[in-house]
Amino acid sequence: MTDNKTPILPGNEEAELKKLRIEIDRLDTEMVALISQRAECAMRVAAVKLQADPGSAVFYRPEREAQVLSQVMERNPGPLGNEDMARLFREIMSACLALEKPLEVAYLGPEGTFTQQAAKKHFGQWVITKPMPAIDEVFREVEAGAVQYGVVPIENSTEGVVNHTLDTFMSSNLKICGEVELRIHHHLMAGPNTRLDKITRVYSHQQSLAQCRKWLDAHMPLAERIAVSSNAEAAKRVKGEWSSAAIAGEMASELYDLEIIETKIEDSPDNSTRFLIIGTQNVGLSGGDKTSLVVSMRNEPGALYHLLKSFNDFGIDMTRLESRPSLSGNWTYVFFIDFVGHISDPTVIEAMEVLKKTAVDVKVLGSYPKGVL
Ligand SMILES: O=C(O)C(=O)C[C@]1(C(=O)O)C=C[C@@H](O)C=C1
Repeated sequence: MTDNKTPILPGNEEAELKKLRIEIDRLDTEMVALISQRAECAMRVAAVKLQADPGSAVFYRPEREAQVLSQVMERNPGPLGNEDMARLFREIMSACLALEKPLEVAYLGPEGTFTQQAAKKHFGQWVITKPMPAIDEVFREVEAGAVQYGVVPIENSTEGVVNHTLDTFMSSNLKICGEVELRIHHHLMAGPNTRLDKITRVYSHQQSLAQCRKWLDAHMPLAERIAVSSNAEAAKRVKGEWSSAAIAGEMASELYDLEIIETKIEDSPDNSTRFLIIGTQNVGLSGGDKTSLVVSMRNEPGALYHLLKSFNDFGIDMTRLESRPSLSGNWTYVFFIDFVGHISDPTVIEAMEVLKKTAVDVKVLGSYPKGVL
């Protein structure tokens, strides 16, 4: 082995590479054996779960996955970055879970959307993804038991909250089982041989067109901007139109065989979207959890003050407060609240008791691990 201070003479390069590759082969052999042992362990875990609950064993455990990924990041000595290392383990766990039981997940489609990308980021490449045409259909698919989980967008850093998702929670009994955040990078893509100066039309979702407005003004001021139902739909349309381009994510370019002409054309470099994982499961404590609630208050002075006070008095960190019309009419509102902690934490139990005395209704949407990746 050479340290990085020893210069390698040109003639020695071959010999040095050979030695290093022997070392890499040795390490790979060890890793293959270790990963196989890990997969066998996961199969034994599945047998234990099945024995305990033969009819309805739950194989996917979000709290355990969050712990595994957090530990990997804590123990990572480098030189690989924490997130890179965690992503490798994300895929190992995904393959292990597929051995236990293949997981099926519905998402807001069509194929190639950022929601599909979020599903793969959260569950890994082994998950089977099923596109649905609308947010409420993702909910329905999970409620009907056709898939175990669903993935829906909840908020974007520049566009704000996805009201449709919030509203659907009011009439659903599904639980939030997890969250995942995705950096949104928009790329300009077109069919092979399409030049930027020949493009007369740009298709994309209306939000993406808005998020790339400055770039489009500067580089393609004359191209017509056409809003369609999703970025993936935009990519699909462009396939047969030689003077058109689409703004979409990388997955869409791969799926529809388009070439990326310009990468990362979004105006705000921190543009990201948060997605929720919905299911029927109550998720256990991971140690780094969040809880989401919907609270209906009486329409009277001081209602919001009492709501906030119940959290403040117990030192609970509220991370989001959103008000929405209650859908029952009469100008009444409900509050969507996120806070740090798990519904089984003793302090949270006490705070909920106090809150229930002033609120008309408190509905727990779920406690779940904070997004690790
Ligand atoms: O610990 C478990 O319950 C497992 O099933 C093992 C394992 C893993 O590979 O680490 C796999 C799937 C679960 O979602 C969580 C963790």
